[in-house]
Amino acid sequence: MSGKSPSYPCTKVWGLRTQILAKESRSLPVSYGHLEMTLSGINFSDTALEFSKFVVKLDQLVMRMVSEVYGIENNYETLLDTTSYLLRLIKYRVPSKDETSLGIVPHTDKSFMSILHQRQVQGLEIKTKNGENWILVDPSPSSFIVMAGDVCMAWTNGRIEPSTHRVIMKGSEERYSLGLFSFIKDLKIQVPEELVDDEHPLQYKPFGHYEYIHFYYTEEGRKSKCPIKTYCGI
Ligand SMILES: O=C(O)CCC(=O)C(=O)O
Ligand SMILES: [Fe+2]
Repeated sequence: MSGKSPSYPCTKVWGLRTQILAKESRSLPVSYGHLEMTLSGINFSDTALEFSKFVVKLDQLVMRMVSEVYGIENNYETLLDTTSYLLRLIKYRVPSKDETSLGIVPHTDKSFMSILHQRQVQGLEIKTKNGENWILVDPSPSSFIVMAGDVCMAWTNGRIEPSTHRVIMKGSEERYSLGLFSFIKDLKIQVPEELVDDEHPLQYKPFGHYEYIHFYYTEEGRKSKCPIKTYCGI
């Protein structure tokens, strides 16, 4: 998958899908099925796959810690059986003088979880919880940004909120970033019963992740301030 997005004129995106094999993932920390693409004839897969494997381990480590804190490890293991990952490589070119410096509009991710990596060129900004300021992320070769997507918020009954973020291209250097996004396939995601009580009434109906993404691309989904709430909120 490769191409330019009309909404983000100065970006070019490549995607690489990797698949966790459900049965093996029980005995191995991470396992993969086949890769689905080559990049413009170049076999891009080895390095990208090695990178993905590493980041998938990080994703699962973080999610196991999070689910342990909430006492929902078994529920997470069930989701893991049907998790697939998308590695996205994004190139942001330097905008020309008559273009805006916006690289990606403010958004929350439609994934379950996202892990972002950028070595040295700034641009990613994260909105503060009060919604009044943007924090500029200082990139480093040894750090990763782990962010919840909309689907994680629904799964945790609103406990873990996705952060609104954007990319602004300043300066004269082009920027490459890598994002690994997790998606839950072929399973209705339900709030674990451990996360529902009198103080925390059920906020989301069971829903399918891919159906949610489909909804997001409808007119109603695009117009909604919080599409996940519009789609399956109670
Ligand atoms: O390039 C970045 O740092 C952020 C990318 C991003 O937010 C996305 O792909 O959803
Ligand atoms: Fe994002």
